[in-house]
This record gives sequence, C-alpha cells and structure tokens, in this order.
Amino acid sequence: MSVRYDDEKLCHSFEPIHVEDVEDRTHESLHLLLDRKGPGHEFLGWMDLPLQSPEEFEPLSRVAEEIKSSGDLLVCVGIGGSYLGAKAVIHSLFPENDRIRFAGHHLSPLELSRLLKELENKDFYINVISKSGTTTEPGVAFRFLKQLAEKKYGKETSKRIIATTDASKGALRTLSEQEGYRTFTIPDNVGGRFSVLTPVGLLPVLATGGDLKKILKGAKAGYQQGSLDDRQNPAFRYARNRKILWKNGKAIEILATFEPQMHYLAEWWKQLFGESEGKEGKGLYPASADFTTDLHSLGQWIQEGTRNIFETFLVIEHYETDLAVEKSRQNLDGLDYLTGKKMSWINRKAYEGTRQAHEDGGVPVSAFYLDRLDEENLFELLVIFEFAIAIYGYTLGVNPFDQPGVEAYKKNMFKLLGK
Ligand SMILES: O=P(O)(O)OC[C@H]1O[C@H](O)[C@H](O)[C@@H](O)[C@@H]1O
Repeated sequence: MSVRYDDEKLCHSFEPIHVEDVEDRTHESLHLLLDRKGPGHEFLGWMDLPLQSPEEFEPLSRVAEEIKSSGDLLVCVGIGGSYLGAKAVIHSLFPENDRIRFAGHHLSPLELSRLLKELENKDFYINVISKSGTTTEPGVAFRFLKQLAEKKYGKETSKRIIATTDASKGALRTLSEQEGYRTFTIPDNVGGRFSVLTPVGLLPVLATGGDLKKILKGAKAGYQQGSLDDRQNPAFRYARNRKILWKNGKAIEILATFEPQMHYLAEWWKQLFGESEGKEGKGLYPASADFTTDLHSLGQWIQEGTRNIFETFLVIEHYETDLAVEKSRQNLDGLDYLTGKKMSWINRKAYEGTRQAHEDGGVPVSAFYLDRLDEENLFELLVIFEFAIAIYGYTLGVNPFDQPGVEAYKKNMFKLLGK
C-alpha cells in the first residue's frame, strides 16, 4: 500500500451526529456497489480491470512496442475519457517524452493547423480513440489527420492508424473495418471516464514507456483498498467526508497539488467526478489548483473568500530527482538560510504552511499521500478515486455512470452546424 488518505483532523472537526448518519448511508452505498445492484450497475466493468493479468495485454503491448521502437510521433485523437487518462499518466510520469501529441480534444483551428504543419516533416502513428465512434471533436481532427497520413503514406496508411472504439457500434468501427486499421476494443460495460485501464489509456501509456506490470500492481493495490468492506477503506472515507461536507453547505472541492507534473491528473479527476456526481441538482463542483503557482493568484480567494469550499491535497512523499540549495558568495538574495536544503523539503514546508493557513481560514482539509510519483502509486490512486466517486454518487442517490447533461450543448451545436 503506497497511497495513504489522511483525514484525521478533518474528522475531528465534524459533529458526531453528522458522521453517524452519513456513515450508514455510505456503508449502504459501498454495498450497493460491491453487490453490483445500484443504478448503472451495467457499467461496472471498470471494477474488474485492476485484476487483469499482463498476458491479457499481449497484442496491445506488441503494438505499443512497435510504436515506441519506431521513434515516430504518436498522435492520440480523443476527448474527455478518451484522452484524459493517458494525458494524466504521461504528463505525471514521462513529461520529458516529446514523441506524443494530443488532438481532437478541442475545436481550435490554430492548434490543429500547428500540429498538421509539424507532422508534414515527421513520421507518425495515429491512435484515434472514441467509445461512441461519433464524437465531433475527435471526428473532425481525425479527418484532417487521416488525409495528411494518406498523402504521406499512401497505401501504407492503414499500418499507421490504430483505432480504439466500441466492439461493433459507431462510425469509427465501420470506417476502421473498411480501411483495414488495427483496432482495440473498449468493453461495453466500461464508461469513457473509467477507461484508463483499457486500451484507451494503456496503448498511449505503454507506447510512451509505461511499465505494464507496475501499472497492474498499482491498480490491484487500489482495488484492494477501494473494494475493502471496511470503514477504514480510503475510498469509503473520502466519499463519506465529501457527503458530510456537501450536506453542510460546501459546494466546491479543490484538488490541490504541489507538483506541476500532476496537473493533468486533476483534469482527469475533474471529468471523473464532474460527470459522475453533477446531476439532478446535486453534487460538488470539482475544481483544481496548482501550488505554489496558484497561491499567488487563487490563494487569496481560498484563504478569505466565500466559505463554501474544502480542499483535498495530493502530496508526494519522496522524490527520486532532487536539488539542494548551494551557498552563495555574498548572500545577496538573502537565501543562504536555505543552504543545503533540498527543493523537495522546501516544497513540503510550503505544503505544510499552506495547509495550516487554509485550515485557519476555515477550509476543511484532507490529503492523499503518494509514497512516490510512479506507475504503482499513480494507478493505485486512480482506482481509489474511481471507487470513491462511485460510492459518493450512490450516497447522493444518483447514477454515477451516466452523463445525460452532456448532450444539451451537442444538440444546439448540431442544429447550428446543420447536421
Ligand atoms: O469516447 P467518446 O465516445 O468519443 O466520448 C468522449 C467523451 O465525450 C462525451 O461527450 C462524454 O461526456 C464523455 O464522458 C466522453 O468521455
């Protein structure tokens, strides 16, 4: 177990009467999930994914290896759950990898033009990812990218495009079969935002250097923690705390980290939580902050603004790469008091100081500690978050596995586009 949830101080701030009531409801919700009897139970395939064995991924590992060893760029085309898991993991673990690009998660002519221009002079693979196979943003981007690939590679194009989509439905499946692309399947019972442990997340992550065995080890540890039928289960405690805070008028949760490499992890978390809990007039607004950067912008608001927020920190305990401050000749910058101190230690003190300040300012705080930033810790955390939001959704009485509200903007857009 490398991921630890610390909510001790937070729990002391709760009135016992609030805890008891919510604790029972959370326990029922955990059971609803484990017994697979709650709303949306047909989308619980994500619960089985952490228990897969590396052998089950052989074809996927082979393609990932082919891309990795080619030295070519990999362009991942997808939006929402079809790109955030891979982006979160790659940005956290391999930020130095300059052979991955993401497209299809926006409608910007500027960004897409820039990418197409860059690709003119480079060799590339495309991994187009869409569960429905009909999403507009990746569909449009893929049309441009496919045309460029066809111009460049002619008949060889089909060797350079890999589609990750539904087993039988959707335009992407039909197109892939007609064009002879290699395909990987997103299981029917796994929703997009829960798909990081399917080919959706794993092909890009493995092609970028991720270690499958470590990934599955971490995911299994997350499963063991998140599915534990015990009130010490961190996903259970986190869900219960969120419910108590929501019931007591908190509207916004800020997921805050002191590690910029975890920026996209928070973006992944925002989709996972936002789409799962924000419905029927209920749910917390999942927001995020990058510290210490945002302490110089949002810090004022968090410290003294409307008291409808609480904060969850993501903290890395040990850094493999570190720097120590060296003594200067004249101490002109006044920083000699830090001589010999490591950056990780300074970062930790910034966290401790911030946490105390925010607690003093009336912000309820808890934290997830990761022993280090690697595949095992990261996937353990991702799976704990998946369990937590499923349990929390059930405490609210909503179906955490649908997202009916996302259709509203699409309807209007399609009308305006003349679809
Ligand atoms: O994978 P796709 O079918 O292209 O869907 C991509 C994303 O878009 C939708 O609008 C949903 O709200 C998301 O949950 C989903 O992850």
